[in-house]
Amino acid sequence: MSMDMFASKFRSVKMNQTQIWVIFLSFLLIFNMTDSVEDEVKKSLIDFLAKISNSNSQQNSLFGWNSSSDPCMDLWLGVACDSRNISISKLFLDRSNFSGTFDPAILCNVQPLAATLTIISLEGNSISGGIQAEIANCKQLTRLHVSGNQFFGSFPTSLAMLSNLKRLDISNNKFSGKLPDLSRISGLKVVLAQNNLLSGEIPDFDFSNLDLFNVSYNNFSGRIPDTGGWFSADSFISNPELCGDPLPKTCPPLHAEVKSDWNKSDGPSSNQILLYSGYVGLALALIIFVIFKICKRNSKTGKKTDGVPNTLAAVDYGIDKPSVTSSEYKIGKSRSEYSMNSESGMISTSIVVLTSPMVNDLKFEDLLRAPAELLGRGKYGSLYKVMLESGMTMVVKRIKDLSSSSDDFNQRMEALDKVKHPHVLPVLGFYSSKREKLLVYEYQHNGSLFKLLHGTSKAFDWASRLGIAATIAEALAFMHHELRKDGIGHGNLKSSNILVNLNMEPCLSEYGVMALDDQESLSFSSSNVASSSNAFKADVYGFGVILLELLTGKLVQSNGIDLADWVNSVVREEWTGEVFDRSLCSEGASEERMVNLLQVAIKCVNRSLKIRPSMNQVAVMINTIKEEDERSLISEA
Ligand SMILES: Nc1ncnc2c1ncn2[C@@H]1O[C@H](COP(=O)(O)OP(=O)(O)OP(=O)(O)O)[C@@H](O)[C@H]1O
Repeated sequence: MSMDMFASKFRSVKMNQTQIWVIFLSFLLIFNMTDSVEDEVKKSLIDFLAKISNSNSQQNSLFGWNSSSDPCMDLWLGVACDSRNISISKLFLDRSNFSGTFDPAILCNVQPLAATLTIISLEGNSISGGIQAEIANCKQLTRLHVSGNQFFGSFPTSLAMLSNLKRLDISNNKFSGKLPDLSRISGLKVVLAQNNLLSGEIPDFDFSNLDLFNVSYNNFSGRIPDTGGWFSADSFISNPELCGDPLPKTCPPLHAEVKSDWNKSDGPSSNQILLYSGYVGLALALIIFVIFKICKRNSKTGKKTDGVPNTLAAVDYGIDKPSVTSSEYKIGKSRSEYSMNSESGMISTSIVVLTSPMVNDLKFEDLLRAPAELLGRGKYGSLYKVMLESGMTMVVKRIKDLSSSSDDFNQRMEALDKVKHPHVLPVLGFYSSKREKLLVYEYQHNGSLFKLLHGTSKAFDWASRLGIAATIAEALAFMHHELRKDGIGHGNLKSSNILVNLNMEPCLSEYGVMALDDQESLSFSSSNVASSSNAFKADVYGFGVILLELLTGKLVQSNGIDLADWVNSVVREEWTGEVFDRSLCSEGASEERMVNLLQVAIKCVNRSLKIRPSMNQVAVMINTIKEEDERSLISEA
């Protein structure tokens, strides 16, 4: 405010000169203070961006954060303000290729910012370093999301002072040390810490208060606190030293643990010696039994494995650990090359039924002789890319330990062979024995939907996502209709089973390979009775999770239950806009149609089978959204 403006405002008021000057100076002081507070906030945000971007000026300029503009009024990218556009409340800097470090002190030591900041989200970057104790000064934080970065080091115990925290997602980093005891934060709803190097005991959370909890793939040890049955083994697996319910590994009896603590200084008592020698005896007996079993098994497989050559049987045992979430995400780095040569020559061509004219002259021996590369090892088996002498590239899916009989499997393959759809990858041939099944597919060069969403930094725009959703919904609806009387659903629907062909069109792979009773799908259906309609409703659930992946850009764990629960809880809290992938929002995708698609997805992932729509209804709903989207594009043009 200039002196002239100020003077004119008070012209009509009768005041002496000194009074006017006193008031003017006070105003000036207040304005200056406000300005300096704003400047301080702006400066800290700009410094923060520079730090996480490693002072990458090109990257920084994209975000439009500069001292001459206003973070709220000038819409700094990634900054959300309160409803009056006065204070900064949220920072969303997900998936933006940041590779610097995170220094919470820059934000949280600036009081006016710390007092209003409720969300810091930095997911899916390559930010490294640790998280310092100053994070605790951001007392209003309700969400801290740093998953999918390169963070390391231990967590400050001061994290437990964030009493407003609702969601903590530190998954997929390299954090080590103990997880601070957050059990006294009463509003905490989500703790995701999987895929880190965390160790020590799991704090005693009140699990009934938590919506999501996952500490799998860490180095936690000791007994799992009582979860009250709220969380399954998936939340705890792959912590070698962890024991107790819900993991299958039982803990040593409690009294033994207590006794050993009591007697630590006195050395073992005679009772303990007796107890330990019992354990040792038991362990020895177990080891001898296991060695005996392995020898027996090897002597059998050494000659012939149900018609499958040694090499194929042998190589597979050497492949690294399977993934509970998506094998694609974890296995990508550990590909190995090997040959599937048949040494025994025992395989007869008659055991493989090759139905497609594409592979008319192909013998099973050709497949086995060809060099092969492991593409992945999923929940149900391994997948190999096979380069044939003819120049053709095939994919062989090897499924082990199927509970369905060969006859059932053959019948299923026959039924599937009769139904063709341009967006469903056909099985070109198969081999089936009691112990395992092999399926042959054409190799698809452009990867999977999973890769498009999570594996590349390339933009994957709204129109393409909506197009894929509509195409796959139609293909599934067609398959469900055609295979209704056979009751064959897809059975393992997920983004890694949607492949992209040479024309960049999506196609469903592995349709009908898993019978319903082989799936975990039933665990998220409301009934445990396998029926044909359950098979289709399980597919609708799987498709709903894919829609959520398309809309949020987030990774799926535990059959998608986590993603569905998360989306539902955000929508319940009326933060619907916040579920969407940030790249869709910045691209300017229509929020109305994203919300419409979200509503379809939420219907599909309903826990009750009865409420879930049919695939036909889903396809109609998505087509309507797609048509609206296309109409609006035309009218804008
Ligand atoms: N025909 C194909 N052509 C090219 N890539 C494929 C083909 N089929 C599958 N893939 C890709 O190979 C990888 C491994 O596939 P695989 O089926 O073993 O894994 P998965 O789908 O995660 O597990 P599962 O189907 O056993 O639950 C995935 O990235 C998948 O997208």
